[in-house]
Amino acid sequence: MIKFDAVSKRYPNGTTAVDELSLDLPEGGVTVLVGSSGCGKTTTLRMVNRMVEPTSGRISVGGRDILEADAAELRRGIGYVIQQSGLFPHRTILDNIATVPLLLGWGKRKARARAAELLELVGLPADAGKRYPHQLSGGQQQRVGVARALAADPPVLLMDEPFGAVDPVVRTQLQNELLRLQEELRKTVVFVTHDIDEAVRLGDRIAVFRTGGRLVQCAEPAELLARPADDFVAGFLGAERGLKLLSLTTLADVPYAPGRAIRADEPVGGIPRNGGRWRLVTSPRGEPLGWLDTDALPAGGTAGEAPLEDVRPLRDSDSLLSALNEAVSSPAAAVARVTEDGVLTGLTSRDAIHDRAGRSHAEAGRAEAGRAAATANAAPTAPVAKTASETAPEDTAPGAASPSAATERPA
Ligand SMILES: Nc1ncnc2c1ncn2[C@@H]1O[C@H](COP(=O)(O)OP(=O)(O)OP(=O)(O)O)[C@@H](O)[C@H]1O
Repeated sequence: MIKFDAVSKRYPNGTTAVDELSLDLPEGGVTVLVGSSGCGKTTTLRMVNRMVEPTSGRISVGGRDILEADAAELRRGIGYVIQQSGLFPHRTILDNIATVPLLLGWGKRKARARAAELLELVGLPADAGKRYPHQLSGGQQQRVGVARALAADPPVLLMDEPFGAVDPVVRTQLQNELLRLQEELRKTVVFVTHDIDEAVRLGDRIAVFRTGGRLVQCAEPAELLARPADDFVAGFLGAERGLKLLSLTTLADVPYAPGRAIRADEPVGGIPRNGGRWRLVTSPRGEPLGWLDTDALPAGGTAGEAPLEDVRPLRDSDSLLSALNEAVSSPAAAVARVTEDGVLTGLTSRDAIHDRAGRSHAEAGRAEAGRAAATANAAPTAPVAKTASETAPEDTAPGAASPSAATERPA
């Protein structure tokens, strides 16, 4: 754990970059520092590895006061990633990654073997190791920067706008990659960004700073979005706070009703007309293929040969925002739910999704009105419903997923 205890940094020119900061950063979690330009994020980050020395207060890493440690030794135990990757241009990628292990006296072979392992871990091909930094794209260089920071397996990783200079597509890839790595490595990460969406995506906790180096609020993303401490934080989170909240809420607790899907190899002549206009067609394995309009069936052939409207099946881990998006574009006004393997489990009506989304909004709205009565039980991710396998009637027709079943709530 990293602990800031009444830490301030004042520069000789009188600027207070960080003002009496007290903050605990949990071990194995990602804490994202956000705030307007010049509010002290980088200074805070750089105080952890003593690239900047605090004027007053105490910082400890793993219970040890960092001022008691040798600065060079401290830095070897803390990975550091910056925006422009900071790679040595005249060293190969492998040698760049091996920098810290070599400094630690690992020996060339062992250091290079570790570097090759990391190259794979960050998703780069083995032959990239022999290249030089300028022979890689910006996104690939950032991956190398992350690999280099991880080389000696430090428990702490400092990341200062590491994905700030790449395009949005690569940025999303790098974010996904970091989430995947973090799942495996569980480093204590301090991450600076200007991008609130990035903060919401990556952070286990988000610390919002304002000019003058003052911490305004530090909370989990959902709590921050639902209950911003003041107008400054609310303004910083932006007008789409409600949508961001939906992006954090998964479909896991939204019920679904089992539906009679039509297999792609069934002849259209045998399709009953009393099951609702839009029927979901699946592969023989049960994977949703598309929506079939029973008002416009072709004269012959199989369901799979008929024209189908697109379906984008959703898993429990998908967000309510994705579900809302799918629900508004689905001709059947329903979302197809699938297992991790992509096999249909059931349907959720547009109404059920609106209903769940509305509750997230209501929670955010309550916070906006500053109602202190909001309790932990009202958190948007709290489990709220049984699955429809417990609540829905048998044999609900696809396209007409029972709203009563799909919106049923436990007491
Ligand atoms: N060496 C320095 N001497 C004097 N003032 C400094 C120095 N380094 C930073 N500052 C000032 O301290 C304040 C905080 O700077 P810092 O770089 O920590 O902010 P930041 O939140 O990371 O900004 P940005 O988002 O623009 O990178 C700013 O007002 C900055 O001008």
